[in-house]
Amino acid sequence: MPNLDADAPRVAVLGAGSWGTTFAKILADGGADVVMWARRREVAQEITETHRNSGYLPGINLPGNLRGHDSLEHVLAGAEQVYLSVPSQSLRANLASIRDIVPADVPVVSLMKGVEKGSGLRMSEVIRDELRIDEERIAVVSGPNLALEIAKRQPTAAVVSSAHRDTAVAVAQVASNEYFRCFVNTDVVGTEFGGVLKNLIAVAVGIADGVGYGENTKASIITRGLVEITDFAVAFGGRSETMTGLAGLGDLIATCESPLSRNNTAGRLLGQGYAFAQVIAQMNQTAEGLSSVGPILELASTKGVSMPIVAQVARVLEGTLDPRELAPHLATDSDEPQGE
Ligand SMILES: NC(=O)c1ccc[n+]([C@@H]2O[C@H](COP(=O)([O-])OP(=O)(O)OC[C@H]3O[C@@H](n4cnc5c(N)ncnc54)[C@H](O)[C@@H]3O)[C@@H](O)[C@H]2O)c1
Ligand SMILES: O=P(O)(O)OC[C@H](O)CO
Repeated sequence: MPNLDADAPRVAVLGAGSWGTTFAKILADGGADVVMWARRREVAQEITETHRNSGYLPGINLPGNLRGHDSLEHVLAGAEQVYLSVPSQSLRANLASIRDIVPADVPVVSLMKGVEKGSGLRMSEVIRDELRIDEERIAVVSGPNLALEIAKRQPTAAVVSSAHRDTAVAVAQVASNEYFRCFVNTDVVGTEFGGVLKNLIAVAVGIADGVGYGENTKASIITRGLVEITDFAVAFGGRSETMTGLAGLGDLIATCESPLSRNNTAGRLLGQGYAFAQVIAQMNQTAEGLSSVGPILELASTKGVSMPIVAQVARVLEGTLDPRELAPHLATDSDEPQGE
C-alpha cells in the first residue's frame, strides 16, 4: 500500500476495460485512493499485484494507489465518488446489483457513451431510474478522450456535466490532474448526446476510409455530421454551444481522425467489405456506435430530426447500402440546393 495523503478521497471505479482503467489511473494520478471493480478475479489481481491491465492497456504501468477487486461490496465500501464504465447495454443489470450498496449521497458518475436499446435512455437516465437517486447526484464525463493516449499521459481535456453545478465541480476537482483537465457545465443532455452521436459519425468516416475515399469525403461527413449532431441534441433540449465544445466537436474530431477509435475501426472494416457480423467478431472491445444507431434513429423520428448520415450508416450495417454508395452529398432531404 503506497503512502497516501490522509485527505485523499476514496473513489470507486466499476469496469476494468480500457476506459475504466484509464480513468482510474487519471483519478489515482490526481491523488485519489482508487479501488476498481473487475468482473474477472485474475484482472483484479493483475491490477493490484503487478500494476498492469495487460488485456486492455498493454505496456502501461498503473500507479500504486490504484487497486483492483472483484467484490462490489469491497469496492463500494467507503467510496466518496462512484464512477461507472461498463458497456452501455450492460449498465442496467450492473446497477441492479449495486442499488443497495452504493454509499448514500455520494456522486455517481457515468463515463459511458451510449444509449440503452429499447428505452432510448441516456446513461444518466438509466442510473437515475435504476438506483432511484436524485439527478443532482449524477454526473457525466465526456470529451476527446481516447483511452490509450491518456494512459500515456498525453494532455487532454473533458467536460463534467451535472444538473447540479456543485456536483460537477466536486467531480471535476477529483478527476483533474496535470495531464487531464476537466471543465464543467450543466448541460447533461448535450454532453451525453455529444458522446453518443460522434460515435455514429466516426463509423461513417471509417466506412469512407475503408472504401478508399480521401480527405474531402471525410471532411464533408464530419462537417455535415456536426450539423446532424447539433440538430438532434438541440431538439432534445441540449445547448448548441455544448456541441461546438469538447463533448461535441472536440470528441468528433478525435474519434473521426484516430485509428485508436473502435467506432472508426468498425466503420473501416465495413467499408472494406466485411459484414456487420464479421465486424462484431473481429472487435474485442466495445464499439458503442454499433448499438446506438437504432435507438438514435428512433429518437430522431420522434422529434422529426433529419439524420441522413446516421441513416446511411444504419443501412450499411443492415446490408442494404453498399459502403461505396455512402456519400455526404446524399445527406440532404432534397435534390434541390439547400442552405448549409
Ligand atoms: N476506450 C475509450 O477510449 C473510451 C473513452 C471514453 C469513453 N469510453 C466509453 O466507456 C465505456 C466503456 O468502454 P471501454 O472502452 O472501457 O470498453 P472495453 O471494451 O475496453 O471494456 C469493457 C469492460 O466492461 C466489461 N464488461 C463487459 N460486459 C460486461 C457486463 N455485462 N457487465 C459488466 N462488465 C462488463 C469488460 O470485461 C471490460 O472490462 C463505453 O461506453 C465507451 O464508449 C471509452
Ligand atoms: O474508441 P471509441 O470509438 O469508443 O472512442 C473513444 C472515445 O469515446 C473518444 O473520445
